[in-house]
Amino acid sequence: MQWHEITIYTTEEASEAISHYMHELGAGGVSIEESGSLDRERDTSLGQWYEKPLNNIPEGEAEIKGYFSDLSDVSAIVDQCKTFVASLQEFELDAGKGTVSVRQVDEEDWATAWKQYYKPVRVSERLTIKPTWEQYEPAPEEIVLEMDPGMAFGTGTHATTSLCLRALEQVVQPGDHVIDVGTGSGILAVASAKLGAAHVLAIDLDPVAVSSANENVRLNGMQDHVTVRESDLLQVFHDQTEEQASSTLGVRLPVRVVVANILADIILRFVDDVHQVLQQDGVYVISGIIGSKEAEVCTVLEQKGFHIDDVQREEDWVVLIARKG
Ligand SMILES: C[S@@+](CC[C@H](N)C(=O)[O-])C[C@H]1O[C@@H](n2cnc3c(N)ncnc32)[C@H](O)[C@@H]1O
Repeated sequence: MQWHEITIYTTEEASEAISHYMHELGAGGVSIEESGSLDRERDTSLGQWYEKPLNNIPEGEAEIKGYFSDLSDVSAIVDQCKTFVASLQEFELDAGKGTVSVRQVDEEDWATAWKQYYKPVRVSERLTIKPTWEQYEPAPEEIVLEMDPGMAFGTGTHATTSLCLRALEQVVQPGDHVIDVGTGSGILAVASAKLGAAHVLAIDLDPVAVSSANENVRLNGMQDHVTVRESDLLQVFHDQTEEQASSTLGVRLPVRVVVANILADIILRFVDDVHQVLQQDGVYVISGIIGSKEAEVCTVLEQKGFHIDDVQREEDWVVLIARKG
């Protein structure tokens, strides 16, 4: 199979935002090459693993490649990328050269290349992500998430995912019913189930993510605790009674936890729906928010009846832990 490889030449500062955006546009995979990774101060307290890049990228710059199926409308995607790169100024992010180019590549060129960089990583007090092909001996209290993200977002190493995993470790209680909106590889759904949730509904718009999430649920033996559905946000609940939802989707409404790692603009579209499916005092874990959007998202959540209990930050990303008041 052939893929469109879209390359954006930018800065390290803007690389996370751009890679996240490419995932949102439906990239089957995104790679980021930066310079000077070894020289930079990195937090290794949780066993994070960093690789010296073999490239000639000058200090502070970065090359991001997104892979899109040959069925996608590549000229529309290139235009959207250009608009997004130009808009980064508004968020006070320097996009540097910001060039966008495209070429055709074979699947073998990239589909497995990233695997050499994906190693077991302890992301929180108890949660460790382990690629299925790696050997790893966990400590007795460790919870291991077996992952083969394939072409869906969610290896666990992206700041927005690890922020969510840490938040879920704080909030998920045994017996909870949980909804994971924008499940990607299913990593947050699997983590919630392994943290003791009675049932998790994992939702994604992208059929590739739905099949990847199903596969990861199976790899972790969580089939009785996680249901994966293709849906645009929470539309799957529209026209369903609570009884129907419980019998077809596995979760008992209203649920105690909703988690969503999606860009802020999408988060703002379904705050009312989340409020409706959450029980009183239920918790909404929201990630995918770039620093400059934090205030806007908090204001809307508070207007709609949520209290912000906690805010955690990593790199330029923010996770909010909100409570239905
Ligand atoms: C940033 S990824 C998060 C993946 C995973 N939950 C994680 O934390 O690593 C966002 C996911 O949201 C999905 N998504 C985007 N828009 C959506 C929508 N309108 N409805 C459902 N899922 C959506 C994308 O397909 C993608 O898998």
